[in-house]
Amino acid sequence: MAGKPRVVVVGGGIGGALLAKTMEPDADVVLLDPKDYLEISWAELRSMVEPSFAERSLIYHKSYLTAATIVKSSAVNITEHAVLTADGQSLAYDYLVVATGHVLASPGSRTDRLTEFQKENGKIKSAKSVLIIGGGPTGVELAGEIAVDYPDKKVTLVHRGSRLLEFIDQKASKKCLDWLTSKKVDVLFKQSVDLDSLSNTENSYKTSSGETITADCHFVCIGKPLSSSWLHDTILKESLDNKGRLMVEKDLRVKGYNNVFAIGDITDIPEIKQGYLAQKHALLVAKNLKLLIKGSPASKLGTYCPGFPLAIVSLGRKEAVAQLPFVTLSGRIPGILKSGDLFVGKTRKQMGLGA
Ligand SMILES: Cc1cc2nc3c(=O)[nH]c(=O)nc-3n(C[C@H](O)[C@H](O)[C@H](O)COP(=O)(O)OP(=O)(O)OC[C@H]3O[C@@H](n4cnc5c(N)ncnc54)[C@H](O)[C@@H]3O)c2cc1C
Repeated sequence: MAGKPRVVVVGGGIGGALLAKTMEPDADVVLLDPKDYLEISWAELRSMVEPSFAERSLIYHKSYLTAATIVKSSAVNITEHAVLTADGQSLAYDYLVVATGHVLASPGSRTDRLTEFQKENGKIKSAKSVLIIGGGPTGVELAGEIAVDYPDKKVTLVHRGSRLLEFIDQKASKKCLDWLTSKKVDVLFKQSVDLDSLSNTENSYKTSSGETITADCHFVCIGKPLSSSWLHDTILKESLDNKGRLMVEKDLRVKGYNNVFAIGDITDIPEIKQGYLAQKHALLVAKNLKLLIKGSPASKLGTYCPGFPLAIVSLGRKEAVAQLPFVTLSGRIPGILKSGDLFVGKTRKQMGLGA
C-alpha cells in the first residue's frame, strides 16, 4: 500500500467522529456526513429550553479534525472498493467504518440547527401548555427540562406504552414517572396521537382513546429509525439483521468482511444503545485498524464485550434517575453525574477541545 491507507468513516455522530479523530495520525481519513457538525445528541433537550447551550454541543467537524478530509453528503451505496455519495462522489477506501446510527432529522448546517433551537425555545416560551408525544428518553427528558425551567407551563405527555422508558428496568421507569407527576406533568399511558392529523395551528388534540388534550404547542418525541435502509442496496445487505442493524463479529468487523467495521447504534451488539458505548466501540475499532495497518494478523485484534445495562435519564438541571449495576438511584446524586453539563464538557475534551 503506497502512503497511508485510506479509512472512510460513514457517519459523523459521536461514534464516527471519535473514530475519525483517533485515526488521523495513522491513516488518510475521510469523514462522510450530511451535517457540517457533530451534535452531542443527548444535549438536544437542554438546548430547547436554553438555546445557547447548543453553542458547545454542536461542534463543527473542522474544529476537532485537523488532517481528515470532510465530505458533506450522504452515503448511498458501498462497493468492494468505494463509498458512493448522494452528490455523485466515489470515495475509495482500504478500510471502511459504518457509523450511521439514526436517520438525520436535523438541518445539515450548524447555523441552521442553532436557529432551530431558538425557534423551538420560542414555541415553548410563548405557550401556556405543551403536549409531548412519546415517553421514551427524548420525551421524558424534554418534559423534565420544561417542568424545571418553565414550571408555569402545563405539560402533558402521551405515551403509547404502559410504562415510560421501556429500555430501562421497571423500577427506574417508575421513579421517572413519580418525579414527573411530582412536577405536575400529566402522563397518559396506552394512548397515541395521530401524527398525520397534527398541525401547528390547532391546539386541541384527540388521543386514540378519544380523550381531548388542549395544548398551545406540541413536540413529537418518538425514536428515530436507524439509518440503514440505504444499506439494503449495498454489498453489506447480507450482513443486516431483520431489524436493519449491521451484524458484527467480536472484533467489530461486519460479518463476512475483513476490512469493514461498524460501530454505535447501527450495530447488532446486544446492549442498550448509548453514546458512551459508541465511543468505546470507536476506540476499539481504532486500535484494531492500527493493528491491521501495521500488518498484524486478524487473530490479534481486540474483542468487544457488551456493556452492562447502565443508563442515566436526566430530569431537569439537577436531578436524574440512574440504572446502575445492582442499584437504581434517583434524585440529586445521579443528577450530579449527568444533569448539570450533560457530559458536554467531557465529550468536548475527548475530542481535543476546551470544555
Ligand atoms: C434523549 C436521549 C438521551 C440520551 N442520553 C444519553 C446519555 O446520557 N449518555 C449516552 O451515552 N447516550 C445517550 N443517548 C444515546 C446516544 O445519543 C446514542 O447512543 C448515540 O448518539 C449513538 O451514536 P452513533 O454515532 O452511533 O449515531 P448517531 O448519533 O445517530 O449519529 C449518526 C450519524 O450518521 C450520519 N448519517 C446517517 N445516515 C448517513 C448516511 N447515509 N451517510 C452518511 N452519514 C449518515 C448522521 O448525520 C449522524 O451524524 C441518549 C439518546 C437520547 C435520544
